[in-house]
Order: sequence, then C-alpha cells, then structure tokens
Amino acid sequence: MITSATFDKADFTPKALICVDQSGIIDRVISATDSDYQSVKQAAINQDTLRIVHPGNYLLPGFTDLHIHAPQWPQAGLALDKPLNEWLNTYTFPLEAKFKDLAYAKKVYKSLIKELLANGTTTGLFFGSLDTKANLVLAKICAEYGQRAFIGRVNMDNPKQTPDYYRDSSAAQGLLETEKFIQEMFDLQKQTSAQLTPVITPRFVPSCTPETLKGLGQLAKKYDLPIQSHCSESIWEDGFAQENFQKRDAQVLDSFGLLTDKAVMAHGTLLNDSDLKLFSNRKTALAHCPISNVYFGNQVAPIKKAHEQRVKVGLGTDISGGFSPSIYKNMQQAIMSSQILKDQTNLNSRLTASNAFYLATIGGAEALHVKTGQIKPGYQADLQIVSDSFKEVSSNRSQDIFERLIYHTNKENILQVYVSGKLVHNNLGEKNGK
Ligand SMILES: Nc1nc2[nH]cnc2c(=O)[nH]1
Repeated sequence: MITSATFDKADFTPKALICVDQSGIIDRVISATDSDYQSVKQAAINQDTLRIVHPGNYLLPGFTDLHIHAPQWPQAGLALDKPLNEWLNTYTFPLEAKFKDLAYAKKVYKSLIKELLANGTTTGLFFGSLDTKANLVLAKICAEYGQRAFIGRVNMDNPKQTPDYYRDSSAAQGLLETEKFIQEMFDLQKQTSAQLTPVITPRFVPSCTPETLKGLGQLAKKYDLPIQSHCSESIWEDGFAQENFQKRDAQVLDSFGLLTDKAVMAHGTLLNDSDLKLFSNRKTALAHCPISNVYFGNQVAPIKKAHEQRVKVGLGTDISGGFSPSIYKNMQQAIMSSQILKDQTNLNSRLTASNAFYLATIGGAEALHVKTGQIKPGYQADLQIVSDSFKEVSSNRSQDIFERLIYHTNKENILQVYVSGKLVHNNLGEKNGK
C-alpha cells in the first residue's frame, strides 16, 4: 500500500493487514512482523471478510476533488479555446440553466458520479446550479452511489454580470433559497445517513451583489458551514475587484466573512504574497485546478510557495474548465505546470510526484476537515486498488512503482474503490468483487 506521509514523502508498505471496523473506519494496520498478523488474517478468512490485494496491484487512499461544477459535465472538453467570460456567458450559463429539468439533472448527475468513483475520487466538493431541486437530485445520487459529497447551491444575483434567465431575482430571494437548500440537505442527511454536507457558494465576486456576499457570510457563520467560491482565477476577475471595490479579490471575500477555516477557494493563480498571507492567517484552503488553469488561469498558480506559506492546498478537476474528471490527470498537470513556472521565474516552484499525491489525498481532506486521505488507524476506509500495467517491463523499486502509478493510472487500472469501507466501484466483475 502507498499513503502520503508528508508533503515530500509517500510511504510504501509491501505487506500489511488493513482492518476496517463495522462503521467503515480503519481500526488497525498490522504489519507482517506483528505477532498477531497470522491470527487476525486467519480470523478474517474464517469470517469471509478477507480481501486480498494481489501482486502487481496497490492499495491507495481515495482522492478528494476540491472543485467540480456538477452541471458542467455535459460540456467537459468543449469551447475551451474561449476566454473565461465568453465561455461563461455563451456556453456555461445556458447549460446550467437547463438543470431546472430534473429528468435531465438525474441523467447527467448519475453519469458524473459513476465517472468520479470509477476514477478513484471518493470525496467531492461540488458547485451545483441555482436550482435547489436539481441540487437535491445530485445529493440523492451521491447518497445512492456512496460518494462523500459537499454540495453548494450557487448564488448569483448581479444583473450586470449574469443573464436574465439564470440569476436570483434578488439577494433576499437567493438567500432564502439557500437556507431552504441547507435545511433540505440536513433532512436528507438524517433520512439516508449519507455523508452529505451543504456548502455556502457565492459563484465569484463579479456574479454577486454586496448584499448577497454579506448574507452568505452570515449564513456560513449561522450554520457553521463550509464555503466555496473562486478567487483570483484570472486577470479579468482581479480587475473587477479592483475597479468595483478598490481591493484585491481575496480582500473583498474576506471583508464579507467568506475566508474562513472552512472555506475553499478555487484557482488562486494570481494570488500575491499578501493574499497568501491572508489565506494562511484565515486557514482558508486553495483548490488547485492545474488543467483548467492552462485555459483560464492566465498564469501558473504558485502552489509550492502557497504550501511553504502554510496555506492548505488540494486538487480540483474544475469540470468543465478542466476537461478531465481524473485527479490522476490533474496530479500530472500540476507537476508539469510547476516546471513551467520554474522556467519562467527561476524560483524553486517545482512539484514532485510525492507533492502532487499529498495534495490529492491529505491536502484535500484537510481542506474539508474530513478524516480521509491516509491509510492509518482512525481514518475512513476510503480506498482504491490500482494495477501497475508496467510491472513486466519496468523497475520494481518502490519509488519507481509509485511514480509509475501517478503517471500511468487510467480508469481501466482502477480495479476497486471503497468509501468508508463500502465497495462503490468494481472493475473486477461480480465474482472477483470479493
Ligand atoms: N473556471 C470557472 N471559473 C468561474 N468563475 C465563475 N464561474 C466559473 C466557472 O464556472 N468556472
């Protein structure tokens, strides 16, 4: 098994028993040299609860996707040659508005959640749409398929920056609808006992009036909820904050109580040193979306610097600003983009495979305050079993195997995925599912 130990180091354990309790939490990790290894293994065989990770396959923690726009799934990979503002107005807002149609929402969300689980994503932080009922459809599908989910009802009410057909009619109406969504999510949580959390979701500063930003800051405090938005993603977005508030984008969000230790801000490609300090002081996390940033980010996000300044960082696919639902592909891009930043700035900005793995596992989990992302006692058994397709032709050193898995794992290599010990994706067929 492989689990991240620190930002710079992944631990490799060739042989161990991972004991998962009835509630889906890792109870013990027993190494082959421990005195009760054989007896615990035999007991599991007797109870038919032993699951074996065969040679050439590896057990990894499930990943957290810290930034996904669920209703954008049908356009993943489309129109990415357009600038952000045009892409939003011409393609994205019309698509999101279609989710009033709940049959359409159901079809799209089922496809998305199956795809995320098949790619090893066990926790997702989702932007929904404006439509409360469609967001609840997403929540129910997550509950049904076993996806741990944080879901936000999007707020946007600035008439100058949003179209008539896709906008809250006023700040008060949007806030009321959001409070309704929060209550319905709490009810759903109770009915299904699924791991569902509502999230306060101002789309981004340009889409919202100051009344909405203020009201959402207050709702987050009232219900002690996570917050998600976009921050300093593009030169255009930064310019909007400067022109309308005479402040940096991060400062605007902070002035409305939206940078908290439960907030996750997407992109941050243009965060400067003082913004990073603000994030660090507020314990606000950054969702690094390296594929999307190539298209809309205007710059490579300074991830190594953010980590060194003690900003919490995880990875996001940003479906559909990013075209791929795979966190593996985003780890690869995070490493590649960091090299470009190094070449451009001559700073020590380069990320390693171990760094990227840390962001995908521990980084995402810490941002959301969930005990996932590590194969350790006390953590949720959110796990994936992946196969190394290069084992016949490449080296058998643990570091080499690890790097190969980061670079070459496709959906086909992800054999099984578990959330809290429950099998949620099985690529081995019924029989071998055991
Ligand atoms: N990438 C991205 N940036 C945004 N900024 C505001 N909305 C969006 C969105 O849907 N995607």
